[in-house]
Amino acid sequence: MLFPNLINRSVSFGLIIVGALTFVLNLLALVLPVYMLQVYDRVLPSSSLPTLIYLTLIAVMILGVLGVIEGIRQIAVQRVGAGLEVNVGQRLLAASFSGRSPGQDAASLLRDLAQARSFFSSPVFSALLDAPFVPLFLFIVFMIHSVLGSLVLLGICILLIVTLLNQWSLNRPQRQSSEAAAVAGNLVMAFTRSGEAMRSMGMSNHAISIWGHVTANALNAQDKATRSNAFFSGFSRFIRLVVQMGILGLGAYLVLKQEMTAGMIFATSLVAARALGPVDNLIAGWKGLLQTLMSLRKIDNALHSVKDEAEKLQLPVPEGNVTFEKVVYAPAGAAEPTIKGVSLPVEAGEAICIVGPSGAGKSTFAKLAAGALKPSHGVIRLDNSDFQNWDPVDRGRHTGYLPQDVELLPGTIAQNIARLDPTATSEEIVAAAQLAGVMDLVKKLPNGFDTGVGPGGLPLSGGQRQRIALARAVFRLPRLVVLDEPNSHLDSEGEMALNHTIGQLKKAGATVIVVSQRSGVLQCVDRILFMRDGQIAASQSREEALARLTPAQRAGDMMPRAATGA
Ligand SMILES: Nc1ncnc2c1ncn2[C@@H]1O[C@H](COP(=O)(O)OP(=O)(O)OP(=O)(O)O)[C@@H](O)[C@H]1O
Repeated sequence: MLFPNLINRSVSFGLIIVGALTFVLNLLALVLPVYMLQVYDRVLPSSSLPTLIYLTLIAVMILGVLGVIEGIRQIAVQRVGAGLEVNVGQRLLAASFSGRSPGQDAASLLRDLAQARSFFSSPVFSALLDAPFVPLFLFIVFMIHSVLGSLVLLGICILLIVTLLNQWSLNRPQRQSSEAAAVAGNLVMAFTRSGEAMRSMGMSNHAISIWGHVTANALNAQDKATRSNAFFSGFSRFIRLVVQMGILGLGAYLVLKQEMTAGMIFATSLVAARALGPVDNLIAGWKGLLQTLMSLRKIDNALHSVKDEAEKLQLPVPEGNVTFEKVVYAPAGAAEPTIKGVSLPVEAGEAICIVGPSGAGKSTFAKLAAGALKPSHGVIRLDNSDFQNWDPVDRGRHTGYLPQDVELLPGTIAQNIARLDPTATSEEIVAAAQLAGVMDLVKKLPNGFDTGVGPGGLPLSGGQRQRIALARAVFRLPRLVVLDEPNSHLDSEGEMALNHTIGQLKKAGATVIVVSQRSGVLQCVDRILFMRDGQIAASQSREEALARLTPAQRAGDMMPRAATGA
């Protein structure tokens, strides 16, 4: 099936209704040619006024029904589009959060979805719906006269060749334009994030000119596509009009030869218009159609990944043993892996600290341990089950993760600590805040737990955000807690609170994996692993590592010597 991950049961049902209405509409559209035939070939020769009145009344009634059905079809199409946008939009967000649609950020996929939905109400979509009825109208023209049928068939063949040429000429500029537009979108996001740094260092003009250059490239390619589409669309309209005129001329000739009646000329002209119209409209909207198909393909691929995840079993609450087995991770498009065959058991209730130089792969290791990234090769197990066999929501309940760059979500402090779960109780939220040692911090905020944070909320300092995110990581006491540089923004009070939290987590039997360069955290872990170039280069007990620290290292950042034994 085309786009199997997009079309769910309710969309299929909606499309079937739309298809059925289109069928009825196309049949009712025959009323005009039949009316013409009757008026010219029956009413005029017989000069019967009552027949004309009856025929007109019946035709008007049928046209009224046609108008109503057309309206119902439009509403049905809108509903299918809206249903698709909401349903697929939610699944797209799920795909994006699952991290299984690399290179596709949710915002750009949602933009694609909105564009695809607007396509549903375009004339091109109506033309697509009408296209299957083209053979029916062609058959009717053939039934009226084979010469006229052949003319219409020739017209359709020429239009189809024009369609293929149009597609061929659009492919390249369309692809270039969408690639350049994606680059421009990413630039805007990156520049917006770095707005303060750019302002302070006077980089704005350069950034604006880079964006302008990329956007101009996108628009140039778009312009090329539009010009080519306009040319072929004009040519197809010309062919259509020539065929319609040809029908009138050829029809007149056939009437003179007494092979047809005058009514048949007009009836044929109307039926031929229904046969040629959809093809013509499709060519005019071909660019939009291709764009929509590209968007739908992207969305369908992104949804494919969530489908896999939806069928996972719920597993019992884990003890918290984490095992890396020959884990390799290569970011999409990277020349070499950032994690190169790491094998490591971490027992339930154990706390380990990962240290190593910048770029060694520590954060990547932490993301893999937290289930935020999926290994390219090898297996990571929680107890005995491969991470991939866990239902992601279920595994998330047993996992706490504090990322290196903390962003709080739009909402209150309480909502952030409770991981946006509306069923979280105040007791659970307060317990997490106490465990993370942030009660005092929260009390000092203008509205305590109800203070709005995240984009548009109260701007918190880096250290405050990090501590609130620690409370979120330990919410409901997960079995596995992964902390990536949790003390990078903390003062000594914050560091003491962090060490207390790690101690409490260990006491509760949780497994703790900490990435840190600061020696303060060593006091409360069992093992220190030194990571270099994507591999575990050395492992030491806490006592060994502490014994090797110089007084200066004890006071601040650890040097590699502490852990490597160099
Ligand atoms: N998405 C990505 N695409 C390509 N390379 C990546 C990606 N993410 C990370 N890397 C590369 O992987 C390597 C390890 O990065 P990682 O962030 O894990 O290092 P780190 O040890 O945590 O460094 P730091 O201490 O500076 O945070 C780096 O060389 C980085 O450039």
